[in-house]
Amino acid sequence: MPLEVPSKTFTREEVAKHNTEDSIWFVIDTVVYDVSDFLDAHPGGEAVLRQVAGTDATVAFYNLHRHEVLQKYSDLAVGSIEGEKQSIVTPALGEISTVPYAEPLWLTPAFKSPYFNESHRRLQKAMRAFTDQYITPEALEKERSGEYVSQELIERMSKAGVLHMRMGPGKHLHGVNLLDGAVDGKEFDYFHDMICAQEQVRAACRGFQDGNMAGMVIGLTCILNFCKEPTLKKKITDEVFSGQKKICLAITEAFAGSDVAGLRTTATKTPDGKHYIVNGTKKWITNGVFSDYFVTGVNTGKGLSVLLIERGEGVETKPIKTSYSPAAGTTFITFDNVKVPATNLLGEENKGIYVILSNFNHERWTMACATIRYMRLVVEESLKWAHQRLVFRKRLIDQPVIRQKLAKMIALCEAHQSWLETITYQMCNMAYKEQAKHLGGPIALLKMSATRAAHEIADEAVQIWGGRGLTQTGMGRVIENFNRTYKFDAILGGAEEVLGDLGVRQAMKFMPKAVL
Ligand code: HEM
Repeated sequence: MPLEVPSKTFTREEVAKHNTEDSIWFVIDTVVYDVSDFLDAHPGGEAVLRQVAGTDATVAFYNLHRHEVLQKYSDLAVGSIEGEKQSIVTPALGEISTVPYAEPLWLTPAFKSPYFNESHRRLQKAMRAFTDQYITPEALEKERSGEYVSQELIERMSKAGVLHMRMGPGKHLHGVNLLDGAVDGKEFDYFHDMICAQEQVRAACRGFQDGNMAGMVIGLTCILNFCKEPTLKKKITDEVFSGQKKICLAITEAFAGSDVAGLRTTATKTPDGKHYIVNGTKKWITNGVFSDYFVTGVNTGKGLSVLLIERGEGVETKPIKTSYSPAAGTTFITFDNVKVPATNLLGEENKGIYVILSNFNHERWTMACATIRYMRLVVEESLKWAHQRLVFRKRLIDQPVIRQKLAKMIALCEAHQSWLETITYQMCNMAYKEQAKHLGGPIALLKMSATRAAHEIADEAVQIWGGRGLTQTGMGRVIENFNRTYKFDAILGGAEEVLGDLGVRQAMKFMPKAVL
């Protein structure tokens, strides 16, 4: 889609006359800009604009700015050059990118896939349009300001069924209108789930991505699968799906990260057996600061248990500053003599490890979906930049060393997406018990390998982008954000080392006894 500009036309000779003290015009991709009143406001200063007054500044502009800048400042355009047409396209909201490798192969024209049907394609389209229109603008704003997700966006996601879809396939989707009927809740499978996760990542704001109800994605599952009180279950799911209340998963402690068996938060039954008294702390809890409910891992003497704790007397939360945006709502929680009804126990007492473990596969798989999609965004940005950026009188892409870096980045990205799709297909075709037995290891290895690949991609991308890859605003924003935050996926939901070990230990269980 071309940029929308006033219908007036000018000749290049007319533009050339506007290189005076008071009148500065230039041309970018056949569009004429009058920046006379913008000189003071230009973040790159006045002098550089004066230097190109009256000329065609297309190359100079794209060497330094993202195309979106022109959309944002479209009121500076006064018309276009007579008889000429814009050649740079502005992708419309929800459109597929035409940059090679910018989309997974299944979305790339000419490529075929055995996994995706029409409902997947409809959902992808609807989810991209929703993300571009509603999620990305807020993500960009909140990532910068560090504020939490707005109630308005939460309610919009609730009405569109986006909150429901993020919990994965299940009965909670039956009868819910999902993005204006893009998919029937009964048809919704793990490929639909993957599409939702991957499309939302395109906002490229890692802190906000977690701040945008990630606590619900990992916390509400425990309520859906393990809450034994039907009224309580209905109350919580209704409140959370409607966006009135927020929930998070509170497992990790300063004392124990991936080693969940070492948790020190205690829950002691009152003599009448009607309540638990909870004491302890939780650290790095995503969304905790603004949550109303905490699905909490506690030590009940003979083992781990999981309790639903409501915010109230004795529960305190405070934000933790990390290297990604405060928008994530990363939290330190203290529980001091918190009285919790015994009916809030999720699963069996002292067998909470099953509740926690059963959650992990979906959480880790979702994280792999996200990391792999973010890697692709970095590939897209880097391919665009390498074609745009001129150094030593050549485009970056004309340097073999840059092409080598891109080759490595593309290969890592494609390999991980293919592996992800293979595992997703197994998830669609295995019963829950089979998944637990056969997929825990492969999902752990996939997440471990994806974040190792992210490490390589972040490293190569920053080298391609130079200083811009280290700058939070402007051209390299996505690269800077990725390089600063990919480690979150390498640690959260199980550190790479723990997951690698788990993957191999699972394989050991299936090793034939005979010496081979
Ligand atoms: C309609 C025309 C233009 C607009 C609306 C505009 C706007 C901006 C904005 C918003 C930035 C901040 C960085 C970013 O967000 O990308 C910027 C930076 C800059 N601009 Fe422009 N600009 C225009 C034309 C130009 C031209 C023609 C030149 C040079 C010939 C130029 C040179 C610069 C420089 C040197 C910077 C600083 C870049 C950096 O920090 O890496 N600008 N401009």
